[in-house]
Parts: sequence; C-alpha cells; structure tokens
Amino acid sequence: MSALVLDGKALAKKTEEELSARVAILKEKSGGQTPILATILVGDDPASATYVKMKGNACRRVGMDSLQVELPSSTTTEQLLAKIDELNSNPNVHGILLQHPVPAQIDERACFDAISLEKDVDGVTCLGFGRMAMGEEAYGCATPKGIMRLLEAYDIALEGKHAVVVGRSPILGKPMAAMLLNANATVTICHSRTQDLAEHIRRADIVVGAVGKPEFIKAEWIKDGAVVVDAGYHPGGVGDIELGPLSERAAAYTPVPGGVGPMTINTLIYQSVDSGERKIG
Ligand SMILES: Nc1nc2c(c(=O)[nH]1)N[C@@H](CN(C=O)c1ccc(C(=O)N[C@@H](CCC(=O)O)C(=O)O)cc1)CN2
Repeated sequence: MSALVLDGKALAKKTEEELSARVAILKEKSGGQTPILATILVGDDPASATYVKMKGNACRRVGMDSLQVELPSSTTTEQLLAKIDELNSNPNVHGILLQHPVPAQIDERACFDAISLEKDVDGVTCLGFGRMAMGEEAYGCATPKGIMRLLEAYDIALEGKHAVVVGRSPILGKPMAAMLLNANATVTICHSRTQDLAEHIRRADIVVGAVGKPEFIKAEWIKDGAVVVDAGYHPGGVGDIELGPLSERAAAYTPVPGGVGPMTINTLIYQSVDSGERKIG
C-alpha cells in the first residue's frame, strides 16, 4: 500500500486562486487598495534572503503589495524596534514579517513581541501564542498553522490520536504542540533532553519532525500507518525525517520539498489577506 501524499504545493496553489479573488474584491470595493505585507530582512543570510523573496513573490501572485525592508547585519535591537514601531504605525501596512534568524546581537524575542497583535500575521508574538494556546482569536504561527491547514484539507483525523512533536522552538515545535492539543490530540513534545526518543516515536499516530537536523528521525522508529509531517528542509532536498521506506508504510506523509514549506508561505499570505480585509474591507 502506498501512502497518501500531503501535497502542500498543490494546496498552496489552489488557495492562492481563492486569495487572488478575495484581493480583487477588496481592491474593487476600496478603489484600488490592496493588503500590504511588510517584510524585514536583517543581514545577509542567503537562505533568509531567498525565503523573503519567495514571500514577496507570493504576495505578487495574489495581487497584494509588499514593502520590503532590508537592514544591515550591524543593526541594533533599538534600530530594529524603531523600524517595527514605524511599521506598526503605518496604516497602509496590514502585516509584518520579521525573518528569523536575526543577527546574534539583536534581541529577537523583544523584536517579535514589538509587532502589534493585529499585524502579527506570521504568528510570532508571545501575546498571539498565548491567545492561540487558550483558544482565543489570533493569527497562528505560519509553519504550524500551515501544517494544520494541510492536515485539515486532507481530512486527517486528530481527535484522540497520539501526536509526537520532535522539537520545541518558539515558532515551530511549541505552537505546533498547542495547535494539536487544541484539536484534541494527545500530544508529546520531544526535545534534545528527551530520553528514549525512538520509543516515544514508535507510539505515535502522528509524527511532526521539527528539529532542524537532516534525517535525524529514522524511518524505522515510525510505526506502520502513522501520519508523517516533516517541517525540515535541508540542502539536497531532505527533511528532518528519513522518508525513504515510509512512502510505503505510512498512512500519509508530507514530501520534501513541496509539503510543509509552501504551506508556511501560503499561511503568511492567507493571514495577511485576512488582516487587510479587516482594515480595508
Ligand atoms: N519569521 C519567520 N522566519 C522563519 C520562518 C517563518 O515561518 N517565519 N520559517 C523558516 C523558513 N521559511 C520561511 O521563512 C521557509 C522555509 C522553506 C520554505 C519552502 O517553501 N521550502 C521549499 C523548498 C525550498 C525551495 O524551493 O527553494 C519546500 O519545502 O518545498 C518556505 C519558507 C525560517 N524562518
């Protein structure tokens, strides 16, 4: 039996068609206004520059504008906070994306938290996280929210299932666990100090790889019929999970590339359109 492929690229493309229509309606109603996403790139990390460019391209594809801010590697926390303040106060900006990671001298958490809640379309603020975790209205963190949207689109049952999230980062593992819990899954979070990782994974109905290490999670640890979600992307086109034999044994899996990555960007755009509609529409 071969597994169901959770095709994030196809879902993102389909959703972009719906978003384009929504942006067009907004434009018509408002006499030409579109949602605007401000992207902030600090420093010269080539991967980050690529991701920010991909986000700008996705804005264009749905008819939205983006305001691209690029700051040098020497930027201080105070300078970045001042820029975020300026974007918070700009009524034409509906969403703010601060690309992670920022250079080491910057207090990234303070900068994320300076983004106003209604413009936090990437879901990175503590306030947004807390509200989401409590089941209150807030934009979800882009990657885990994208994963939830993908699982929902493919009718993957979560209620009562045992989900194991490997990784506890602020913008991936932690919000992922909270979202799965809100969907009534029984959630285990594993991390660098977890003992018997393989044993936890063997019991999982759903495995989410969010460790950031190539093929760290071995195929043999995953039980037959599990749903496998890989949030990693590494050179050579591999993720955090050794996929090979799983494409036969799993119930469903996200390919790398073409699974979670496109849903991350799509969710950012989806939430930016929502924010634009609330302000303009
Ligand atoms: N502020 C944020 N920073 C970062 C986030 C984030 O969600 N918010 N996530 C990651 C990187 N990231 C987006 O920023 C990202 C990574 C990979 C992809 C993607 O689509 N990958 C493709 C393959 C790459 C390619 O085609 O070149 C795939 O998986 O199919 C999208 C977004 C860290 N920083």
